[in-house]
Amino acid sequence: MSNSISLTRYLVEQQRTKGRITPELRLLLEVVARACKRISISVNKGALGDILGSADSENVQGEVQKKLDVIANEVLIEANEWGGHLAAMASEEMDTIYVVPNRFPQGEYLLMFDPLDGSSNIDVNVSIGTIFSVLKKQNDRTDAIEPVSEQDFLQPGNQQVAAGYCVYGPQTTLVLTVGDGVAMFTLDREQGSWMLTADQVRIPEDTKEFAINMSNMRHWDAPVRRYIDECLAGKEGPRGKDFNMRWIASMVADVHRIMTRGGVFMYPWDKREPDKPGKLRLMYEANPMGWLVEQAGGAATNGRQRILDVEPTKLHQRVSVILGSRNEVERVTQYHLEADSAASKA
Ligand SMILES: O=P(O)(O)OC[C@H]1O[C@](O)(COP(=O)(O)O)[C@@H](O)[C@@H]1O
Ligand SMILES: [Mg+2]
Ligand SMILES: [Mg+2]
Repeated sequence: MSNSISLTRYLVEQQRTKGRITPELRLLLEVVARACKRISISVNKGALGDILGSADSENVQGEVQKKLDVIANEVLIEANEWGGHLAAMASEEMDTIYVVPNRFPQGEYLLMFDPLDGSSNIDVNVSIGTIFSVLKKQNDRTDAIEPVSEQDFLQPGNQQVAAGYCVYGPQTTLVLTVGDGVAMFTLDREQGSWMLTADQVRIPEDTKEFAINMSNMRHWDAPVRRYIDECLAGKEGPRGKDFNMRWIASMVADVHRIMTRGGVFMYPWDKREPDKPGKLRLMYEANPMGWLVEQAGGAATNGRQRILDVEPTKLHQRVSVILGSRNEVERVTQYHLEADSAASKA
């Protein structure tokens, strides 16, 4: 793999040679990448910039916003509203959708993002990230002049036309799919460019590493407990091998590790908030990550169903997430299905 392929060249090839993306989508992705570069500059300033600590506000999910949550959201909105080719945007940090004002060029794409993932890690200098997903506004509505609405966003993840994340860690890495496998670009700060550093990324099918917040163990459902108990039993247990555990508390960083060396990541439903299907958000966390993982040969389910096939009903919908190395995800999913079938017979 050549070190001299920039993101621009990669996207031009996806457009012109492979015909995978439209020129508008190419430009949109360049704008998102530019916004990530700006966020990365803010992240790097740390205590030297006014970016640490709380913003003294709450988002629609009732979570306290950090200053960087708000800054990253503004950077993405500002860059993309004039970047064109968008009809509207939606974000973890905004109650409802942001329709691109008429004074800016209009387009047919819908952009969703978690501007800053892993907010609890900002102040402690641990890897954080940005996650994004792009959909196309469906044109089958009878009234073509009807303004874009939240309804337009409620498409399953299998309709995504691009998805990616940027991890702000020891290196700043942009990971992208347009449905042609997964490519990784590392930010070359001296050149100011994103350079292709891995293409056609593959997640190993098997793993000996799991990622879950173990402090929630007492709240889990039986199939998740069963899986983790078996991992913890190690060589002497039914799995016949020892497992390692990692939990960064930034989904972006945990998924990036899995993209790099395999593993399984879980944020399952738990009894703390029984009415919510999980902690993570479907539209701008689970769907983009689910597609990236699938494009790298892994799998992503909510324990019962492929994440990308979940029909959304709400913009900020939550979902239970199990993703990563294919064989492990299939095993956890199987444990859920077995438990459901035993319950239905009881
Ligand atoms: O603190 P917990 O419960 O372990 O949750 C960690 C999870 O929450 C998240 O931080 C949620 O993302 P936000 O920071 O965007 O709210 C995930 O990135 C991470 O996997
Ligand atoms: Mg997040
Ligand atoms: Mg966030």
